[in-house]
Amino acid sequence: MCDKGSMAQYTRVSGFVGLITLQNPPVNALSAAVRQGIVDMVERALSDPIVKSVVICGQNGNFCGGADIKEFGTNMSGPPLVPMIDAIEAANKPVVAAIEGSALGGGLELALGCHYRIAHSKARLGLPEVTLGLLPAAGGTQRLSRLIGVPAALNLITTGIHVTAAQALQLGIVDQVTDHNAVEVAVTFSLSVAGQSMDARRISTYPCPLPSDFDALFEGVMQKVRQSARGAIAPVACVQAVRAAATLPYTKGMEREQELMATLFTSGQARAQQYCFFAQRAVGRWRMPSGARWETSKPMPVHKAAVIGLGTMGRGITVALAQTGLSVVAVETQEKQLMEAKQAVSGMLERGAKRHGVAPMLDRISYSQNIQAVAEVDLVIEAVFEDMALKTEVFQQLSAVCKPGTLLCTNTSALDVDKLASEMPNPELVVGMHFFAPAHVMKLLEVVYGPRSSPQAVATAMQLGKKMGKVSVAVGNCRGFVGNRMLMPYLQQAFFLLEEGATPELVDRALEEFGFPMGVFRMSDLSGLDIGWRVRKRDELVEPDMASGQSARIRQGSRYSPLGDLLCEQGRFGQKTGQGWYRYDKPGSRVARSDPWLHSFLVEYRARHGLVPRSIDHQEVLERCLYALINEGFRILEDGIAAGPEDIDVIYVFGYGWPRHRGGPMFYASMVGLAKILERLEHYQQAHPDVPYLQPSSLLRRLVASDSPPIHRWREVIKKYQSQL
Ligand SMILES: CCCCCCCCCCCCCC(=O)CC(=O)SCCNC(=O)CCNC(=O)[C@H](O)C(C)(C)COP(=O)(O)OP(=O)(O)OC[C@H]1O[C@@H](n2cnc3c(N)ncnc32)[C@H](O)[C@@H]1OP(=O)(O)O
Ligand SMILES: NC(=O)C1=CN([C@@H]2O[C@H](COP(=O)(O)OP(=O)(O)OC[C@H]3O[C@@H](n4cnc5c(N)ncnc54)[C@H](O)[C@@H]3O)[C@@H](O)[C@H]2O)C=CC1
Repeated sequence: MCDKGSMAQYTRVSGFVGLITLQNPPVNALSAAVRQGIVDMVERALSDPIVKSVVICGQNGNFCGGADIKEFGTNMSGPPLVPMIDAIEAANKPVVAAIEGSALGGGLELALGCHYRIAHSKARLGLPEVTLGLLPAAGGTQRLSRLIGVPAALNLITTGIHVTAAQALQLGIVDQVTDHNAVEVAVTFSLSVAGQSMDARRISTYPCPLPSDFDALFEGVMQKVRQSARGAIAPVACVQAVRAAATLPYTKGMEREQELMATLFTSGQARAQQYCFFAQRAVGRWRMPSGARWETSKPMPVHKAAVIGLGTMGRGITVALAQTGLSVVAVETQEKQLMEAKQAVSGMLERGAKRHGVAPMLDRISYSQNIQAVAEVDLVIEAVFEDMALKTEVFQQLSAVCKPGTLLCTNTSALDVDKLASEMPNPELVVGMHFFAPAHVMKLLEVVYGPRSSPQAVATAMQLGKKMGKVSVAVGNCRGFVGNRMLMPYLQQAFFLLEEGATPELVDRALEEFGFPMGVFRMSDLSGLDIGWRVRKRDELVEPDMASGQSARIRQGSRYSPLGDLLCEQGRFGQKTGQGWYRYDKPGSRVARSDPWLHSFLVEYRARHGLVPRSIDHQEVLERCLYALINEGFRILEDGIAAGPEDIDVIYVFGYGWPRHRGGPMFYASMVGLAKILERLEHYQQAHPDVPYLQPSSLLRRLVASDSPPIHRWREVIKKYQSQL
């Protein structure tokens, strides 16, 4: 017996079991139609006298990915989740959830309403609502706390982590884990408990186990959560909801859960985080200005890869490749570096393997000092010093050594990928793979294509990035690509603010209160001030052109702050030297302390240049630094370097610590209002006419003139703008 009409299919199996299968590919999200289907089919199963038990499962080996996120922000119709799940829990016949694939969010809440949960060993479970700016408001906070206790529930709900079936069994979330067909196991099991009372299986009736140090626990967790949330409100609301589970009867706890959800549901933060969810997926559907795109570009198979240069980046890239399961040839010319790299890579692999309970992939890597060793690889990632002549030489050697068709990738952070390609016999095989430090940890990868890169090369790098667990974004070739290019005006404004009267502490505090994990000066100290110094030297910015008679703070016709250069001249390179914008107890230590020397230095510097310090507030710091960065983002869109605002936002959220609850710089701009951004840029540009980065971009003006369309419609305006150029 079978009903295939709705998005929840009903079948009678084994004679007496009503099997309800959610059908909403690809993840069986609980759309209005699915919820209606479940309500109807549960009612049908419970009222059928032949049916003794019920099993709920998902189509195509996937239980349920939760509420349909696309429905949020629309006029949500259809039966609500809470009464639907309550009705399942109240059923007088056993209802068993057969969990394959994922049971996430509303999917797990549905399972928690069932009397038993049987999971396949490969299943993953979790309540990731917090990552969408929400909380599990279909009883998740109330039932999970009762089922597994407050500390474990807090961990799952405030972080949104997914747990494996084995972990879920250990925590008590599922009753059984099987390597066999979970639906068949659940059907057999449901018959074995048919006819029994389900009273003891209704989680909402359980008392919430209270830890003895209840108040201290919540206080500690709340403090930790507030600190790591960096202004995000959902994690805090999650703690409050679990606290309600621990202190209130179920129905009152549910009311509190709903109340907290109501605040989150309509918040700008939830919109921002849900935008990030879809943006992260949208960047995988890349397209190049030539028209080449992801659907039509077939990646080349990559089984064996090489890394050239085993410094900071090369080591991390080697680890990330080995962890993906590839064979890696790691080449380093300096013997001492090679020895150190071997040790460092082994250490990283061993620590990673221990964390994940797997074997380290040490035997996947072979080391060499000779570039000839890469002859048989499918793809090479070069990570030698940031020097065009050296990179060109290495690429020429690679072209001579590698088998035909090998993809040649550079991890340069800012050099011209197309220029490098143009020196090669097969420029179509050259792309940038710009990893972020530490490369085995950071999620972002910029895949940089030039006009000569073949779509196949881009597809291969994008696919490899995905396999490595990276969020890969395809971007065009320009100075600094997307991320570092936008960083330049941000850094520049921060320097100017110091000249005008701010301190590193003030600027950093404003940015950290905004939600960055580190302000610009603490971040610079961490990365090393010498990196930017080297770039500025190469750009011939460091030496003032005295002969021109211009001020020492004007270089190449624009305002320039030599503050960073002056620090480097003193050997203050940041954490590594124990002094930078802050001081550190010793070289390499991480705690940044205010430095009286730096403050006196700023006072003297301003006096020397006739700069009268003024009081600068957080608002100005944010506007100057962030709007200048956003303005460059619009220029990047205008130039076609990024295909859309989502690409920029994903790069900033995953690579530069932009707070996810603010959605990325371009989303943030859309929330602030484009007219306001334009007005403030014009204001600052008038005050600082010698700063080209403050000149509002034409695209921004165009968007404002087009009544500031919502962000999902910017691409239309960009396309029109570009076609008129
Ligand atoms: C006025 C005030 C009113 C206040 C009261 C408000 C009451 C509201 C009641 C709502 C109560 C509900 C509470 C609740 O429990 C909420 C939720 O359940 S939120 C959803 C939680 N679930 C998730 O976060 C899971 C998200 N999905 C994933 O993590 C992954 O997709 C998954 C692991 C499931 C699969 O990964 P993978 O195989 O890698 O596939 P993709 O990620 O690429 O996804 C494929 C495709 O599917 C889309 N998609 C995935 N999940 C969902 C979803 N839940 N809803 C909609 N669409 C989803 C995804 O976007 C991909 O499609 P693209 O087109 O590529 O974007
Ligand atoms: N350090 C960072 O945070 C980031 C750096 N990058 C880029 O990655 C590249 C490497 O940077 P780092 O790892 O920081 O440099 P590094 O200075 O730590 O390491 C470079 C390594 O390359 C080796 N090397 C030099 N010439 C070689 C050759 N011909 N063959 C083999 N090995 C050779 C050196 O001995 C050294 O071990 C640069 O292009 C840099 O701009 C990109 C993203 C972030």
